[in-house]
Amino acid sequence: SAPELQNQPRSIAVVGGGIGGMAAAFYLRQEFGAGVGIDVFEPDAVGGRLATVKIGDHEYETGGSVIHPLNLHMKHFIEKLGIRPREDVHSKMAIFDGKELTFEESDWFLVNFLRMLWRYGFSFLRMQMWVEGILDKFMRIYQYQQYGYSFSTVDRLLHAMGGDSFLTLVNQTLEEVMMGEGFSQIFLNDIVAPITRVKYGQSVRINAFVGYVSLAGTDSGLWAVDGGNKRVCSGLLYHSKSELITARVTSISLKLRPSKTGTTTTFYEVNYVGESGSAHTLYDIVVIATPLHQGKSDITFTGFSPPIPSHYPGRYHQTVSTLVHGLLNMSYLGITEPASQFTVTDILTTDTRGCAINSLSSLDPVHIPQGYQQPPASQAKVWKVFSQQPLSQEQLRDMFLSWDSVSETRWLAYPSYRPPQRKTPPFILHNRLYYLNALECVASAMELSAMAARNVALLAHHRWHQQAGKIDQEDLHIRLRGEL
Ligand SMILES: Cc1cc2nc3c(=O)[nH]c(=O)nc-3n(C[C@H](O)[C@H](O)[C@H](O)COP(=O)(O)OP(=O)(O)OC[C@H]3O[C@@H](n4cnc5c(N)ncnc54)[C@H](O)[C@@H]3O)c2cc1C
Ligand SMILES: CC(C)=CCC/C(C)=C/CC/C(C)=C/CSC[C@H](N)C(=O)O
Repeated sequence: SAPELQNQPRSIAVVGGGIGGMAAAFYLRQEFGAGVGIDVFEPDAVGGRLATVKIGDHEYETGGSVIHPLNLHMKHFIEKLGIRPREDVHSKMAIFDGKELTFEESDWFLVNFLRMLWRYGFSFLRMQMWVEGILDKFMRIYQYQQYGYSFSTVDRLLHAMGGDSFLTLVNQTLEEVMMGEGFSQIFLNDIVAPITRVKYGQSVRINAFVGYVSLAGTDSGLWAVDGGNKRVCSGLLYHSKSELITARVTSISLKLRPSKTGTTTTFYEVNYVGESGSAHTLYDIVVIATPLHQGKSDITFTGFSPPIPSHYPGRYHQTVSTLVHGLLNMSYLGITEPASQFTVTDILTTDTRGCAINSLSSLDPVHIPQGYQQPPASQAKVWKVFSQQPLSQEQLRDMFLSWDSVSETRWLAYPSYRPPQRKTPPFILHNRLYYLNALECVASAMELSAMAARNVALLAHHRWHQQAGKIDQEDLHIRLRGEL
């Protein structure tokens, strides 16, 4: 029989074992039940861009590190998996212009408030209110997904959350939108640019939607997973009872097979290469959970009409994450006070020519041991430097008086966000072939991968069972008002 007429699909492939792929496995299991076989293909470490490195006796995050308190999917995962959030550690921010610190947060709320008021008027408060307003609309997606609604395109999903205003955010720069809201160029240069630089390694000319995500990423209450964020990925793999296939998918072909009833059935043949050579398997449904972009993955699609490209337009931005266990050179930051009194943990940078780094942060381990105390800057400790290019020995010598270990990870980290957004890639590549990372074209964050995973699992379910009423419904926020 045609697969659509069967009660359930027999087998599903998920390509990619990052948070998106593992969340997809979790939600696909939730939608399709225990009977379906789910295989997850991942050639490298489970976790993808969530990864840790070991320095001394401890592990440290080198990729995705912080989670927003209102990222409800990530919160739900750790509750379901019985994992705790990492213990909270003190953080304090400063801004560096390549020569000196132009702003240093105080331990006193009132002092920070008055300093900001003095320099920028009420811009700071207005920015927080602007971010909150967007967050209110962003949160609508949780209600839609709880009621089982899904969206066939990124534009429809964004529109359902925030109407035309969300589509405008994607197609204009953060600079344009904030200037339009009355924020000054000085405020953008001094405060907003350091935030977009630490979050996405890019300027205020990123799209305003990912700009908003950057600003939300400075809210209070950010958290991380005890033992490392990648634990969520291995936990979801286990919880979803999926099979991990340690292999790289090379191509996906459309196959037609005659069925007993005389009709033909379509399958997806997933071709892959693992340690024991190459092989292929047929699946009813396939979810691609890796960016289809140059340098990220190289999957060929054959037999599809219209053809599916291996790579969508647009490039990924390089962010190099360098973890140094060493002694900070205070004079690099233009600081004359004794290192023992320097308690800043996160140094953001302005968009100044000659400033080679995006940020410099004192890093705490993924698990905070009992009695742990952040070492002062006068002691050797772990620092994380984000830069677009790898750091030279000379740059390291400028920043550190001495070091005993350096660990460098070169990430093709997130898209280069340059609005206006070209047509966003589709969630639906073919009948039962889905593309989760389509959403990353507007913003990249763990929660967005999880959200896309749930959307794709719901889409796959509704399309299999021909439940069109749960796809692309308009005005959901009005129709569901008062439902929760
Ligand atoms: C330095 C850095 C800092 C960040 N900080 C934060 C943060 O603080 N908070 C936040 O929310 N987000 C952060 N992010 C973004 C966040 O990490 C990503 O949005 C998220 O992890 C993406 O998950 P994913 O599963 O969609 O993709 P990935 O994690 O990239 O997973 C895709 C997986 O697919 C695999 N793959 C590729 N090709 C194939 C193939 N052909 N066959 C099979 N498998 C394949 C890859 O090996 C990879 O494991 C950061 C990212 C970086 C790089
Ligand atoms: C999706 C929503 C509403 C919020 C996500 C907010 C968030 C946590 C954004 C961070 C995204 C990101 C790519 C951060 C990279 S740098 C993180 C850095 N290590 C830091 O600690 O600031």
